[in-house]
Order: sequence, then C-alpha cells, then structure tokens
Amino acid sequence: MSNVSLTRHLLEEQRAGHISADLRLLIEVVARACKTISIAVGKGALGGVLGEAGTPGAASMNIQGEAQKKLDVIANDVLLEANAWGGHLAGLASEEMDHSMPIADLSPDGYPSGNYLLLFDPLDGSSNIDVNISVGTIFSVLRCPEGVAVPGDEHFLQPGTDQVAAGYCTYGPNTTLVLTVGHGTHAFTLDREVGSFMLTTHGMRIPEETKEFAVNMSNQRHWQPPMQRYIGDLLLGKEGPRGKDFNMRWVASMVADVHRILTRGGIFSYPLDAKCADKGGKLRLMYEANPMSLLVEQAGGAASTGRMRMLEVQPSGLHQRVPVFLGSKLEVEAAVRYHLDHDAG
Ligand SMILES: O=P(O)(O)OC[C@H]1O[C@](O)(COP(=O)(O)O)[C@@H](O)[C@@H]1O
Ligand SMILES: [Mg+2]
Ligand SMILES: [Mg+2]
Repeated sequence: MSNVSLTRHLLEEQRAGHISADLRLLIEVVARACKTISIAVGKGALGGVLGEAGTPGAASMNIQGEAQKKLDVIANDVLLEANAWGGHLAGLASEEMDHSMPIADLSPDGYPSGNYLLLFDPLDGSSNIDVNISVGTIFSVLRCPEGVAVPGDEHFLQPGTDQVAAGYCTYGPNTTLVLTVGHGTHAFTLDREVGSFMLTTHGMRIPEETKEFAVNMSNQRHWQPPMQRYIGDLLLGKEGPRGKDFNMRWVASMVADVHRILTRGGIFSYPLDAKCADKGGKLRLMYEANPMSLLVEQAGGAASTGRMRMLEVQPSGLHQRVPVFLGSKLEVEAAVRYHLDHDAG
C-alpha cells in the first residue's frame, strides 16, 4: 500500500510546476467536502438522508426540471459551505443551482476572491441513492478570465480543453477520489480510520480495446440510426461485423460506470435519443461530460459526442446537455465512425 496521501501528491504536483498553491488548496477543499458527503451517504436511512427533498406531494425541483433528492441538496450545501471562505475561488456553479454564484455572494464576510471557477455535480446517480448503489460527486476547475472579479455564467463557458483540474469521488463499497491536473489520472482511496485519501493507483490506463459496453438499453427504440447500427453490431457478437462477443454493464451512476471503465476498460455512452433530442442529450457538458472526458483522455482513452472531441465543444450554456461516448480509445473511434459514415450518407 502506498503511503502517499492526497496532500503529499498535490504538494509534489505543485513542486513540479503543474499546479499553483491556490489550486492545491482548492482541490483539498473539494476533497474534504467529499469526505463529508461520503459520511452522509454512508449513514443512509439512519441519517435520514434518503428520499426526496421538499415536502410530500411537493418535491423540490432543480433547473433541469428534475425532482431533487435530499442528498442532492445536502451534497450541494456541503460543497457551498466548504468553499464559502473563498481565497482560491472566484465563483462556482452546480447542477443544482440555476445560475453560477460569485464567491462574493457566497461569502459576504469579505473573503478575497481567487482565480478559479469550480463546477460540480454534487451528487451523481441520484436514482441510486435510495437503493444503496454507488453514487458520486463530479467536479471541474477552470481559470477565471483575467480582470473578471465577479464572474457571471458567461465566464464559465470555456471548452473542456481549458480545464486545469477535474475529478470525481465515488461513494461505494469504498470512497475513491480520481483526479487529474493534466498530468495523468490518479486514484486515491479514503482510509476511513485515518480520514485521509491515500494514493492507490498512480497513472490509471484504459486498455485501448474492449469487449464491454455501457448504455441504457431501454432507450434503444428512441436512438438515432447510427447508434441503432452500432449497438446492433455489438449485439451480433462473434458472428457479426465486429467479430467478438460483447458484455454489457449499466449502473446508471455515471461515476460508477466511468470508474469501471478507468479500471478495466469499456465504452460508456449516453447518445442522443428521441426523448432528449430537443435538449441536446441527457448528460451535462460542463460538470459531467467535460471532467470525465479529461480524466479519460489523461488515462489514454477517448471522449466524443459521436461527432467531435468532447473537450473541444464550445459551451453555450451552463447546463448544456450533450451526447456522450467515452472510454477505450479504439472502441470510441469505432462508435464515432458509425456516426460519421451515417452523416456522409
Ligand atoms: O436513468 P438513466 O436514463 O439510465 O440515466 C442514468 C444517468 O443519469 C445520471 O444519473 C445523471 O446524473 P444525476 O443523477 O446527477 O442527475 C448519470 O449519472 C447516469 O449515467
Ligand atoms: Mg450527474
Ligand atoms: Mg447530480
């Protein structure tokens, strides 16, 4: 077992010139918030954290029009509270908040504003909270544009290539933080007795090829023709054009599905379908697709919308949705080929 804590790892990244002291602090604050969320998730029914937020018959809704779970709200509050003292942050944005929040509004006591913007999905996999299946937190860090002291939504609309850090924490049988600052993707497991994240995988690598795909098959009839054809060919197995049998896994928590892919390979997809076409997709670009795409690319994988590299999408809205294909490089390239061939007629 490694004796490298997250703190030591971040100090080494700072000494190597990969991150500033402020960014190190910011990541430590997010990691501390994740520990608090992990404790709340772990208490389950005993902590009164299961079920819907709001009052019976009047569930509270977020900007996405989704009913909020108690833990969505708790996790969001934990992240806000942890970051309220500012210093390192200029503003933050969350799946659960209609608009971004400048740190000046969050911290009226007058802490100085910093240089970074933090975006997060405080609780990913909400439908799994009440059934004791892994959920998580996803986050992305951008630089606040020069000369902007009080950032608005428009300042967050930077492509994924501009992320200076990205990560997620899974709350499952163990609590694992997976992080990149653009120099590899590394995993830290929470030592619950000591209370520290310890480095457990340095330099995660996704195998280029895979025989495992992750998709919500119940949407099949709503998919567009290239997706129908792609998955159809996977299902034909050895006898089909792909020449091998594929296995399927779908946790319905993006963090857990991506964690499996970072650990042993695979392809994860949430394509455009007739149900979500008007919104542009199901998953959110800024705090789901982009951070996961950076982590996957840094581990040797690929991430695409099916038609272009995810990290190069120019965002047009804080809560913008996109189709997602990510994971083993050659398999993502295969999925993209089905889309491009279709478009080319
Ligand atoms: O219920 P579906 O359609 O399978 O969708 C599952 C997907 O939705 C999500 O739960 C969306 O995230 P939130 O729980 O943060 O809204 C992903 O984690 C997951 O991949
Ligand atoms: Mg999510
Ligand atoms: Mg969420």
